[in-house]
Amino acid sequence: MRATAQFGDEDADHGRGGHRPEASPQAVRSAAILRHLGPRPIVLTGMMGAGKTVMGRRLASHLGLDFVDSDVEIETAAGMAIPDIFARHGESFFRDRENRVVGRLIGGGPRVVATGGGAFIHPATRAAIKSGSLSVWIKADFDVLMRRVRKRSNRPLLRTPDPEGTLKRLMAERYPVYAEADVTVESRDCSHDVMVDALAAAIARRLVP
Ligand SMILES: Nc1ncnc2c1ncn2[C@@H]1O[C@H](COP(=O)(O)OP(=O)(O)OP(=O)(O)O)[C@@H](O)[C@H]1O
Ligand SMILES: O=C(O)C1=C[C@@H](O)[C@@H](O)[C@H](O)C1
Ligand SMILES: [Mg+2]
Repeated sequence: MRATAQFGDEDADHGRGGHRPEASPQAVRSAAILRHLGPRPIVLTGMMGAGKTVMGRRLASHLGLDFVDSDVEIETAAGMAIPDIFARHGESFFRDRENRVVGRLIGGGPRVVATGGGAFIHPATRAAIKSGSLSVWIKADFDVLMRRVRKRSNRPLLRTPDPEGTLKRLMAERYPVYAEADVTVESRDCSHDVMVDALAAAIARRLVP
């Protein structure tokens, strides 16, 4: 899927007396985002549970772009779930695969890319994201994240005797790095529509003069 919204041909009906329905403000905003994004993808970063996957898919659909998730791409390429990759090969193997996969996804033109929570923390992966995309940090506070990640046990880094302490430590280490993203959007528990609108509005503020 590629965005089709184009609003540069306002004169197309001249001489025919046709009336085009007025584009919604969201559609005008999406078209402006796509114009200013150029060939770059939008890359979502942030902690486990921030909503990169769930909101990324919805943001892509809102903008008329394709969506890809680096965690899913890594799992497909490895033929293994992420906890199994960590268990069998270790975290540095995973980070190396993640670096390659994210590099490939960034080169794929305008789209929305959800990354794993540690991708932007890896220096080489972060450099690739910063140079080749518009990066967006979905930021959430501890209570929100803990409530969300508790629901599933598929995050190997939180399989520790003290997941709350581990999440706090990771947040302390990572938040100054996530803050280097081009755009920051706070995630609270809200409707998905509200969150997509907040993401698109923040991206437009950054991109559209
Ligand atoms: N704004 C929101 N309001 C309410 N629930 C949300 C919101 N954003 C995400 N969630 C919920 O939080 C959970 C985690 O979301 P998601 O899997 O997208 O996180 P993630 O950032 O991709 O995490 P990971 O880095 O582990 O892949 C999901 O159950 C999702 O429905
Ligand atoms: O925050 C992290 O380091 C991770 C987040 C997940 O998306 C996966 O990429 C993996 O579980 C590691
Ligand atoms: Mg995810």
